[in-house]
Amino acid sequence: MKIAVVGTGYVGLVTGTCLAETGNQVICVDINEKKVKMMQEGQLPIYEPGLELLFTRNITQGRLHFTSNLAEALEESKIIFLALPTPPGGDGAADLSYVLGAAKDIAKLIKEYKVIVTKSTVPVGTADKITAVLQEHTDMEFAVVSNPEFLREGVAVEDFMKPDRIVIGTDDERARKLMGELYAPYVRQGNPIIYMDQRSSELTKYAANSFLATKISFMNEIANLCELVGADVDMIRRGIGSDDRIGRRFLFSGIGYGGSCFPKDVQALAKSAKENNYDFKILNAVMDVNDIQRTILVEKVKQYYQGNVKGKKFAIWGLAFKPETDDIREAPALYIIDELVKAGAIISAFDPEAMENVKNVVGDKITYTDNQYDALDGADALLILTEWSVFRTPDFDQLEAKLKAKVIFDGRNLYDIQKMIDCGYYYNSIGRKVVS
Ligand SMILES: NC(=O)C1=CN([C@@H]2O[C@H](COP(=O)(O)OP(=O)(O)OC[C@H]3O[C@@H](n4cnc5c(N)ncnc54)[C@H](O)[C@@H]3O)[C@@H](O)[C@H]2O)C=CC1
Ligand SMILES: O=C(O)[C@H]1O[C@H](OP(=O)(O)OP(=O)(O)OC[C@H]2O[C@@H](n3ccc(=O)[nH]c3=O)[C@H](O)[C@@H]2O)[C@H](O)[C@@H](O)[C@@H]1O
Repeated sequence: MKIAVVGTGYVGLVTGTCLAETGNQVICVDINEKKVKMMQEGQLPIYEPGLELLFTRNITQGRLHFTSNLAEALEESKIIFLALPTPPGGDGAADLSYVLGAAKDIAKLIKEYKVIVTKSTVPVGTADKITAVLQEHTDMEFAVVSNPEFLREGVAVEDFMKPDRIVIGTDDERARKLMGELYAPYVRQGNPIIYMDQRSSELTKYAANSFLATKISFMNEIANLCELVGADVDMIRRGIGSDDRIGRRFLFSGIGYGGSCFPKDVQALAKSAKENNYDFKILNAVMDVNDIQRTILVEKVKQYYQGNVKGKKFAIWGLAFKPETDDIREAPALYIIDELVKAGAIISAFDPEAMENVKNVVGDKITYTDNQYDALDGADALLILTEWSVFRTPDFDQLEAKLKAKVIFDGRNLYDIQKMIDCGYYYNSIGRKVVS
């Protein structure tokens, strides 16, 4: 099938590449000409494990193409995916200007029946808005389909190629059939395509992200309570996660959820509820808890130094919002760095992939090192902010030799408490006993 993908961010690139992988002809279009040129030269603009191999293979085998010319992309494509940003507007609601702007541009160019698919996360009613824009600017037949994307950064290829489910929201029979054919190679036994109406499909995406964020905030509150009552959140996680009705995943307490989606989507759903005169109380609490959790490690640090961190030197391991990505959007590390720098601390940081992105935002307010151990030189303490696997089993001899004091604040609960006791560290993690 011939497919156009509009927008080549995370979602567009993964969608385009993975659809080419199953034999489709895919043309990706982006307004960022520099990025398009880079991709035309075979360079992948993001770090995503496993994507480069597929990206290069599909370009080489002539199934994956890039352009900045929308007309060229639409010419022969039956299905047009919109993988455009939907950032929070000033009031927290999703900003639909990219999606509706592209719909208008598309309407002016189409010359035959097209299926326009929203991959972007969009509020309930957006398919109707896209339909209205298209109707205003074209006489051609079209169908608008909601097909939310559930991939996670870091495992995006696996999530796309072997999805838990594929949600398709449409009441257009022709579009339903085409989408079913397109996704047939990705359907595994028991992991179905779920067809529904557009509105339910749009809301399914927000409900999924908000439910996961709720799980995280809930566990972060349990962790905070654990610290007060002398319980261990890791034990609670194991104790409740073994119940199938609760499930083992997304129960890790830490320094709050970040990334380009949970913060914006929880906010957008709360806003959307409010616009419909519904006060979604749980979501407000989920956001409040996350705001506090993001800087909980700063509070722990300040408490340890009796409120004065001026001139203290901290090593930071991990800047990305989670491991296996260079994405720093809404990363808790940025909030923590900001607070510590404001309080007069000196920071030396290392991340395996996200340093360039952080340099662009934080600049020379902190220093960056070539490896995790150089960041420790003369530091008063180590702060662990992202659970990259290289931080899980460090060389403890080097740690001890380079740190000025054996003090660790671990926002991701990476180390065994007993081991830290044996090594003589002051070790403060999340929802567990503080050892010294
Ligand atoms: N990042 C993620 O892991 C996931 C994101 N989503 C949703 O997918 C949507 C896209 O997210 P990302 O891929 O992260 O976005 P992004 O911000 O990384 O990339 C968007 C791309 O669209 C391009 N663009 C903007 N206007 C354009 C136009 N008129 N024509 C062509 N290209 C244009 C930009 O240059 C950029 O390359 C959002 O709604 C997001 O909520 C959904 C699931 C996962
Ligand atoms: O809509 C989206 O963009 C995507 O948002 C999330 O994916 P992603 O943001 O890539 O990352 P997650 O693995 O979900 O992690 C999000 C945040 O939650 C935190 N988290 C996750 C799990 C957990 O147990 N505890 C926890 O604090 C992570 O550290 C991270 O900051 C969802 O998991 C995807 O299904 C969805 O498609």
